[in-house]
Amino acid sequence: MSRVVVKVGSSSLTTDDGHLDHAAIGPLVDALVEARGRGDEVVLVSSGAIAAGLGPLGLGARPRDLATQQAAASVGQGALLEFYARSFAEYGLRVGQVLLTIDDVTRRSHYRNAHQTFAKLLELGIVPVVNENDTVATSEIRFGDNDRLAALVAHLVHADRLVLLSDVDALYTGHPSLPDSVRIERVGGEDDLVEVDVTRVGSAVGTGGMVTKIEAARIATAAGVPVLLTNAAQAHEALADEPVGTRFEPTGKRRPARLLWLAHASETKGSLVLDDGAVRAITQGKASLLAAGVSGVEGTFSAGDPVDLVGLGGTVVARGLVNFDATELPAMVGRSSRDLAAALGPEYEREVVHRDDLVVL
Ligand SMILES: Nc1ncnc2c1ncn2[C@@H]1O[C@H](COP(=O)(O)OP(=O)(O)O)[C@@H](O)[C@H]1O
Ligand SMILES: N[C@@H](CCC(=O)OP(=O)(O)O)C(=O)O
Repeated sequence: MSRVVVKVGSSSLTTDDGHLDHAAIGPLVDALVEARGRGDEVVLVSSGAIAAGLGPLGLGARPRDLATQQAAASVGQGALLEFYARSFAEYGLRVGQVLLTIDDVTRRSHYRNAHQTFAKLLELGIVPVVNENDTVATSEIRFGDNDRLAALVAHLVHADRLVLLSDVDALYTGHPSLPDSVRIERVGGEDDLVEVDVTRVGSAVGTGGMVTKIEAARIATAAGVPVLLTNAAQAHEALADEPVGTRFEPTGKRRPARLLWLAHASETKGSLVLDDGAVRAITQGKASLLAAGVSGVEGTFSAGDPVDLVGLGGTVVARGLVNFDATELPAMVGRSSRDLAAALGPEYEREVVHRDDLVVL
């Protein structure tokens, strides 16, 4: 038995006129049901909420403004879930909707909660259907693409593998429409990606093209999870582990999901400038960051937010989840923990960034 996270993109689920493509989703559901029949546990990360909301709202193309995207997602997500629920019910299976925001994998308490939710759903034999919580997520906190969300979910649920289903059958050396692009069967590490061009845009309804799939594959493989990329039409073969698509081999070992996110987070909320001793302590000594080693604070952030840890020369050396608000830190910088506890109270004795909430880059 293995646990597999399957991510399917908007382009594989919706028609050009902004409705659900029932003919395409049926075979996907069949493949997932077959996998369940073999004893596998499956988690489905499904895009398509925004794309599926376009038709019902009378919108021709994907809207540019966030509010309309959120409205489309609100309408489309309902339709998507209804269709999945009905399709799986034909096989006697139930689905459970899980809508996530970035906080759910970065904040420790949320992460634990999300982990427990997935564990219980799987224990109960339910098929979790996951998407970003598009209707409430604002532009700063959006995952922005479901490929990376799927990689983080794969880690969160301790998946044995991640399958990315798109509208293209594999990764190619260049855009698949170009005549000299060659299909790639296996990616063993970064070296195999040096010559690969993924800069050309993808489908009209998808968001990230191949760039975000490569990034997702990096996140998952760095956490020890192998990734298979192929098209949704080959879902059956992909789930049966037949040799289709592109296989990305694991390159690293597991680490906590919030650290994975931090390492690959695109948006930090500010930065802390560290003196040379603090840089050494963090990069070589595996220490926590104390106020004594901080010499400057930039940005507007709250306790729990991701921040860059920057050396005096301006190089970002690490990222961490900060334990204090930006407004609290200026009074603390350069002071010893004991001094801070005596002057400001025992709660100020804490590390500014705990070692467990920090990744060296
Ligand atoms: N090197 C490449 N290999 C394969 N596909 C590529 C490459 N570069 C760009 N693409 C494009 O990426 C698209 C898939 O991304 P996207 O449209 O976002 O799909 P999804 O909706 O499944 O997330 C493909 O249809 C293809 O046009
Ligand atoms: N959460 C969004 C999808 C975002 C996304 O990554 O889309 P895609 O590139 O098609 O996988 C939605 O459901 O419309």
